[in-house]
Amino acid sequence: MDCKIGVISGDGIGPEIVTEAKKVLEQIGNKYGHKFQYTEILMGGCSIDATGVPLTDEAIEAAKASDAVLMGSIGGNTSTSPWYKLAPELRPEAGLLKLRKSLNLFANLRPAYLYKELKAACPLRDDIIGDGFDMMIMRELTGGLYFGERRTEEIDGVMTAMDSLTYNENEIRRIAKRGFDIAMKRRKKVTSVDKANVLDSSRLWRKIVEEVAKDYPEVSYEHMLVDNCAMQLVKDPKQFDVILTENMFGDILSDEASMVTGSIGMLSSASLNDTKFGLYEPSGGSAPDIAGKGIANPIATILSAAMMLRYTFDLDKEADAIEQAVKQVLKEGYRTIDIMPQAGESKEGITQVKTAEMGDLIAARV
Ligand SMILES: NC(=O)c1ccc[n+]([C@@H]2O[C@H](COP(=O)([O-])OP(=O)(O)OC[C@H]3O[C@@H](n4cnc5c(N)ncnc54)[C@H](O)[C@@H]3O)[C@@H](O)[C@H]2O)c1
Ligand SMILES: CC(C)[C@H](C(=O)O)[C@@H](O)C(=O)O
Ligand SMILES: [Mg+2]
Repeated sequence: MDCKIGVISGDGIGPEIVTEAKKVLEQIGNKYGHKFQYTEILMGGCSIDATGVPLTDEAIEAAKASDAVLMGSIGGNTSTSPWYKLAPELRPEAGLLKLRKSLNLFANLRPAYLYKELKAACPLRDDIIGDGFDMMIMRELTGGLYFGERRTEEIDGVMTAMDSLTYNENEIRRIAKRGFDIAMKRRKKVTSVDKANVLDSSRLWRKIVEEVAKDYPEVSYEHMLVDNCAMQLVKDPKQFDVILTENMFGDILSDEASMVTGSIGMLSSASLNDTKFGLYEPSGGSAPDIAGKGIANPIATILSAAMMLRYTFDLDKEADAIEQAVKQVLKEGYRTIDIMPQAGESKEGITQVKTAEMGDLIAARV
């Protein structure tokens, strides 16, 4: 198969982790007879430096002309980077939000899965971990606070900032349907997360989710308030199958869920619309604190490439091969620094490796 892939390497660790995902894809191409053609697309801080804006119209067109986009991460240190002295619409993150919106990528899938080999990297107690857990965070990605009206102004001599959170019923219905569809292929449970005890948008969310649920009698569903969900993710993550939630809550809960899988460096993601197109990226950021050191974990990006093969190209066998290779490497005891056993856990049979080595090891096992 010929696969046209746009590649956004981005900033910080972005280029380091994307290199490893391409290494693995290269092996898949050789082994299974596929041709991956890459078009580099500038986005984020590197685009600001080169063009003055975080995402040009040409970059959007290049993404649209691709079958899928594989991305690393964008952004810098939000306290010290000069990019954050720019107006909000010129900052690196504005590029990512514009891309998500332009391509209508409303459904963000973030699978949080604890590999049994990584139990020692999970900060939770053994009795909480049990046989591990496997959840899918289904995050709405093109609405809510991220895309609402916003302004900062002086009112009666007082600086005042406003961000607004809006959802309409159609936006809620389409993500809810995706959530229930995914649940049908999994353990048939949806936890819809909102703040309906306070927010109007959450009350509408709850009403629409209940309407959608009627079409999925086999799926059991519950509503959970977001503050409780944040707590339950640490208390008993096994209870979750699909977590269905709005944009901002999903951003926060997915980082939390990633840590119980050992590290944010393990959490892959797919951002999808109504077509086969997808944007595939790790859920974590550009990690300015470790960028350039060659120690970032490339697994989330490699697993995002596997999601790309599965969802955009229907190459299930090849996606399985990548996932199995990741499992195998972990079984053999190889770890980047972020997934090393927690203090007090045994390091017997464990070898710490750098980013490129981890990519080589996985590529050699697909
Ligand atoms: N999709 C994206 O491109 C994306 C996502 C999140 C944050 N960001 C941006 O990244 C920048 C830094 O944000 P932040 O520091 O809050 O979050 P971050 O996710 O970049 O880093 C948080 C912590 O996790 C670690 N980490 C992240 N990815 C890792 C990996 N693959 N391997 C090992 N450790 C990893 C970092 O070293 C850091 O200690 C900001 O500009 C932010 O806007 C971008
Ligand atoms: C970089 C930022 C805009 C982004 C988000 O908040 O969606 C990131 O944190 C993510 O989780 O993909
Ligand atoms: Mg985030």
